Amino acid sequence: MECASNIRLPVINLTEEILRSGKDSWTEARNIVTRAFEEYGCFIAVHDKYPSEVSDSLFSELQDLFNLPLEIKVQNTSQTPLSGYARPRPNVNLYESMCIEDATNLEAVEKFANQMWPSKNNHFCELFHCYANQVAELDKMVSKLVFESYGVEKYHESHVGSVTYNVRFIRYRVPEQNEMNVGVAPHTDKNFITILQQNETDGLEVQLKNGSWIPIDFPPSSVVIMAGDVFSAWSNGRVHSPFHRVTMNGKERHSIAQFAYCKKLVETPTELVDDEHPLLYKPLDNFGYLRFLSTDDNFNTPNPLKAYCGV
Ligand SMILES: O=C(O)CCC(=O)C(=O)O
Ligand SMILES: [Fe+2]
Repeated sequence: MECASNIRLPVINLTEEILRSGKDSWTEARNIVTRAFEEYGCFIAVHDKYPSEVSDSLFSELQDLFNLPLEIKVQNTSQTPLSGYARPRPNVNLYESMCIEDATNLEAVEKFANQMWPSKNNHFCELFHCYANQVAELDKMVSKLVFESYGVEKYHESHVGSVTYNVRFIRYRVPEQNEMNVGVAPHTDKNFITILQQNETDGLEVQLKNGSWIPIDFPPSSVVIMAGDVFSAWSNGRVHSPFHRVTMNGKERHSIAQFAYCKKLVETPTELVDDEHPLLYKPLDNFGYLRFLSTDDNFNTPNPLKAYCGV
């Protein structure tokens, strides 16, 4: 379907300065963030978790990372589905990615970096460990805003304790003349919240509830914050987990996606269930859901979340 050009995603200011400027500004952020998740499943966030020069350094490191020989990159392996090195393959031949699991943990970042650069790369370790932790802070703040907005903040601490962050680095090469411009095909994310950062190249698009697609144009100084299927299930279907895709427009694109996954069983708070909102999903195991999706049949089923844990 064509892009609906006149609608743009909300841009929300989540800087400390705004959020700390008074109770009203926090309450307002709570409302607009929750409304954006319900209507679009995502929004663009302006933040001050790291200065914009950090983005330049991140993407310059990624250039070096992706330029490493294939035999080095394939050493990024994992037992977890959707983790580890993903090489270009039929239908996703512009896409290449690598992943650090548990990236807020310095040892995990060092393990990854030591595989890529056996002669050590301290700058990479410091930069990405710090980045992952700053983005984690943003993620926790955003989930807190939503938990409070739904009046279920008493579950937030336990949620935060359950989250683990995977950081995925992605490179999309420019399509050749005879190739399709699909960077990533339409999909929903299979986690709680995803926070995305890109170099100066747009290409991400999101599907609105009416079926039309809109581009998400955002500078490296802001991020896209997106709900995944697990967040939607937790909220008893209030939060929308949007289909999104990447369409290439002639320039190499790099992005960094930080996925918040839940280690503990995710249960819909009883406060979010009533006669008007009957329970939609049984308690769900996020990594169990990933394993469920690792067969083609389950992955391609029209509503995998419902198939996995629908009531
Ligand atoms: O590269 C992007 O902007 C989006 C990547 C994405 O949707 C994903 O990795 O799930
Ligand atoms: Fe995605």
